[in-house]
Amino acid sequence: MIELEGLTKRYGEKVAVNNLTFAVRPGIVTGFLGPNGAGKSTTMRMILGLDRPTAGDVRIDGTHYDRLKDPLTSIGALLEAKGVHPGRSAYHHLLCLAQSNGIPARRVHEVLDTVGLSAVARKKAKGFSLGMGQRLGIAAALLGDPRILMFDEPVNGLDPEGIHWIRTLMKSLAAQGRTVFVSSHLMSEMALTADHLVVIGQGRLLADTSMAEFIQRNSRSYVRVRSPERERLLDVLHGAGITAVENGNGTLEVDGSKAEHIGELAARHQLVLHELSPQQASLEEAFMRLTAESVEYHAHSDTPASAERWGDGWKEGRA
Ligand SMILES: Nc1ncnc2c1ncn2[C@@H]1O[C@H](COP(=O)(O)OP(=O)(O)OP(=O)(O)O)[C@@H](O)[C@H]1O
Repeated sequence: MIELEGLTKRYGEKVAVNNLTFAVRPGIVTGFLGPNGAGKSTTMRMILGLDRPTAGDVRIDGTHYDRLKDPLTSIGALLEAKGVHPGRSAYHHLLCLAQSNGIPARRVHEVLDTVGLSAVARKKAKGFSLGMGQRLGIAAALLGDPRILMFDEPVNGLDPEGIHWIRTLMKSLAAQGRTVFVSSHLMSEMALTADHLVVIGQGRLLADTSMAEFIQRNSRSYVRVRSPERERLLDVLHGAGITAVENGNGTLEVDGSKAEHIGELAARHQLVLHELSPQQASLEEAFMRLTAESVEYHAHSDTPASAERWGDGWKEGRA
C-alpha cells in the first residue's frame, strides 16, 4: 500500500503538488490521471524519495522510502526513460542492478523472460527500440519481486501490441495481490486497464473513485434527433412527456427515451426525421471536462473539488 498525506511540492512560486491525500491499495490497478503538468511525475518522484516534499508525508507499506531496508524488494518503478548505458547489454544492465541490491542473479533470467527480452538479452541497449527500452525498464522494476509497482506513462510511444502487453502485465501483477500504480494522461487507456482512479489537476486531488463508479456517473447515453420540422417534433415529444434539449446546431438531444420509441412516435405523427442516433458520452470527454473544471475552479477558489462535484458538473454542463 502507498499512503499519501497532505503531500505538497513547491518549486519557488509554482505549487506542483498541492496537499494530496489518498491511498493506493493492493490487488488492483490504480490509474493516476491528469493532464500534462498536473503533477503526476512529481508525486511519483516523492513516493520514491527522489524529490523531498515541501510538506506532507508518503509511506510505502507504512515506512518512508529512505528507511526501507532493500527498496527494490519493496517497490519497483518505471519512471521516464531510464539511464541505461548504451554499450551495455540488457543482461548486464540488470545484473549490475541485481548485484548492487543483493538480488540473486537468477532473477535476471526470470525478469528477462517475463518481459520477453531473453532472445535479445546480450544485445547492446543502444540498438533497442522504444518498446524494447520500456520492457527493459519494466524488467528492472520487477527485479526485486516487489509487492508494489509504479509505472509513469508506460505506454507512451508504444505500438498497439506493446500497449496490449503492458496492459495485460499490469492486470496480472495486480491479480497476484500486488499494488499497481500507473500514471497516464489518457482516459481511454485507463478505462481499459485500471480498477480504481485517482485524478489530479494542477496538483490537486479531483477524484478518488472506482472505475465502475466513474463509468456509471459519466457514461450518459442519449438520442440525437434531427428533423426539418423541428418545432413540430418538439411539440410531439413534449406531448409524450419527453424532454428534448436543443444543442444549437439544429439537432435535439433526448435523455431517458429509446431511439425506437422516438422513431415510432415520429412515424405516428408523419414526421420526417433526418437523423435518429443513440449516443454515448465518452469517458475521455468526461475526463477532459473534469480536469478543465479544475483549471476554472483553481482561478476562483481555494477549496479542492469534491468527488461529487465532477459527476454533477458533467450533467449540469450537458443541460
Ligand atoms: N524541477 C522542477 N522545477 C520547476 N518546476 C517543475 C520541476 N518539476 C516539475 N515542475 C513543474 O511542476 C508541474 C508538475 O509537473 P509534473 O512533471 O509532475 O507533471 P505531470 O503530471 O507528470 O505532467 P506530464 O504528463 O507532462 O509528465 C509542472 O508545471 C512542471 O513544470
